[in-house]
Amino acid sequence: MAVPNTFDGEIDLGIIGGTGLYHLECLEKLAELPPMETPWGTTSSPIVISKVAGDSGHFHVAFIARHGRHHQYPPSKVPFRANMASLKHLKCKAVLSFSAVGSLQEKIKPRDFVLPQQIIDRTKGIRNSSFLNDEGLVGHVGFGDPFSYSFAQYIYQFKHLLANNDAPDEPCNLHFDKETTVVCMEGPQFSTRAESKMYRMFGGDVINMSVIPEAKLARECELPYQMICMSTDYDAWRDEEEPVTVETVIGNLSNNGHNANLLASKVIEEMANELPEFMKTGDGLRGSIKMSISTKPHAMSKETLAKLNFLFPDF
Ligand SMILES: CSC[C@H]1O[C@H](OP(=O)(O)O)[C@H](O)[C@@H]1O
Ligand SMILES: Nc1ncnc2[nH]cnc12
Repeated sequence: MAVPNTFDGEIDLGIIGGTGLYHLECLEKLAELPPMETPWGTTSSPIVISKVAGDSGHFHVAFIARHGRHHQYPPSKVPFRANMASLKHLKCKAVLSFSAVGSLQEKIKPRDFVLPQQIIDRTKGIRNSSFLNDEGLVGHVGFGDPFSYSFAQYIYQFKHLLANNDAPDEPCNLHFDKETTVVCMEGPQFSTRAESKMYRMFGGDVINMSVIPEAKLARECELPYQMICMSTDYDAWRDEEEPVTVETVIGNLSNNGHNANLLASKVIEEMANELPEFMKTGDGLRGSIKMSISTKPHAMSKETLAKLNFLFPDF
């Protein structure tokens, strides 16, 4: 059905879908905004505004496909800044992100989900990973706890929903504790066996190619951010097994997509019933940007101020 290409209502939650998750079936489309042009480039996909199907409709979600609708953007070339800037510009109160990951731990089985709380950055410095790294605009945000613990707890209350698995005697689990760590590598090639073993020694639990810079940019936008990692494989550390291939990943995407829909629809329904505290208050991040920017406002160019105003209209 054709929908408008503009939307006047308030938007509550931003969702970024990853590999295999280009839309959420549990959502009813209200509008489709064309890819948004921002001071940091154009978003990777149109932005679909939706509500939960069958819901009364006052809670709105903006959905972006990280790699584009046709998976055109490799992990190193995703327009991460445009994607996050657009969600902030639309006044989302939090960002929920989905990612297909490899497991670095036996107990995290393919098709299990994980709510990481820590990140080890193994990207190679070739991604634009900041809004505050220009001559004329210098800022340093805290990143010690890169995810929103409140948001993760909120999602974790629905862990029982992940009952569905291709192997019925093995239910899917949702793993969550304060130490759970996602390693982010550059890619696009998968890791060698030696690297995979090293990441385990580092304390990594899962691995992907996209949480950096997404999490950093969310923090610079003062947005509570949580990634739901959906395990597809055991990476390359198990000597007796074949290292990960894209076929293995693809083999688990549909089951993971099903569970992502179950979880997302419940989270959104609950948020629509009552907005969680961390979305009302900003999870302790609101106003932090003013303290983080070192450059004196009177020394900022008009262009710099316009960029900042795109993200923070009250700056
Ligand atoms: C096709 S496997 C590697 C690919 O999958 C993950 O994508 P996303 O995080 O967008 O779900 C991983 O980060 C890699 O980009
Ligand atoms: N093993 C792996 N390494 C990096 N990214 C992944 N995404 C899914 N599986 C992955």
